[in-house]
Amino acid sequence: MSSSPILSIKGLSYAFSGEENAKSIFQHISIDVLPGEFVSVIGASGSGKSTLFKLITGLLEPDEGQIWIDGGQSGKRLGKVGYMPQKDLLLPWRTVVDNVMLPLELTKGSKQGKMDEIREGLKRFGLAGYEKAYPHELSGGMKQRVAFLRTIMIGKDLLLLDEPFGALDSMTKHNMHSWLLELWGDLQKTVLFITHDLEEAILLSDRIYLLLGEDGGSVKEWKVELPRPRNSELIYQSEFIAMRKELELLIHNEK
Ligand SMILES: Nc1ncnc2c1ncn2[C@@H]1O[C@H](COP(=O)(O)OP(=O)(O)OP(=O)(O)O)[C@@H](O)[C@H]1O
Repeated sequence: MSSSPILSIKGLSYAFSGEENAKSIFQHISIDVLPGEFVSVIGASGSGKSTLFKLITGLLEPDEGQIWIDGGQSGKRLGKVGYMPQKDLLLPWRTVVDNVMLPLELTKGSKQGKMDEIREGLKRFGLAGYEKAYPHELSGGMKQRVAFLRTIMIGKDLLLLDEPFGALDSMTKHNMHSWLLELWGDLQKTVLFITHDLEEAILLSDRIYLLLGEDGGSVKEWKVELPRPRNSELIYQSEFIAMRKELELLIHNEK
């Protein structure tokens, strides 16, 4: 793993300007993500998780501080990351293949070459045979896998995933965790992952950033000392349960 970060946030401050007074979301926070890492961002509702993603993608500009992606200039971030929103946002009138193809339609290269790549991706994502299906014919987990594949096909090394499994029932979510943990080693991507789910954050991540919105807009970093490869059964082990408790205490500022 190279030691120079793919994402580097230094001294970031941001406030939404209100009619009467500004609402401070971040005050001088710093976050680094190394190539190939899986890093989660957790925090209470309103702590600024989505705002952080908007700042990283370049939809918002920091009031203070810098954000570098892949060492590029802080002011030039638009189009540099793959972003997957919370809702799958698949177009209902397009088939699975055509939904995945969507971002590739604007890029150069042969259509056949892209189709081969998509077919290969669908196989890896357990979606072979569903090429011509429409979103309403898929389960929630399958829709999220199509949306994830589409995000990956954009070809960016850094992926921002905004609660991709948040709307799934617990059994489907468990299956998605198994699937993602299995796939993870081969993906060779860097992921920044928003979640409310502490178990999910520990299971999937190398490190976790806690956003402490109500506590002056600061962040705390927490390392997940669990070896890989991991599997979703880990959550039943005493070491995992102890970690979860430690993280909860940290969130509630009792540690
Ligand atoms: N455009 C805006 N103008 C003013 N305030 C905003 C705007 N967008 C978000 N906020 C406020 O900023 C704070 C952080 O919002 P944000 O959506 O980033 O939180 P979040 O952690 O993603 O929440 P959730 O988990 O509920 O999605 C909230 O208090 C929200 O009301």
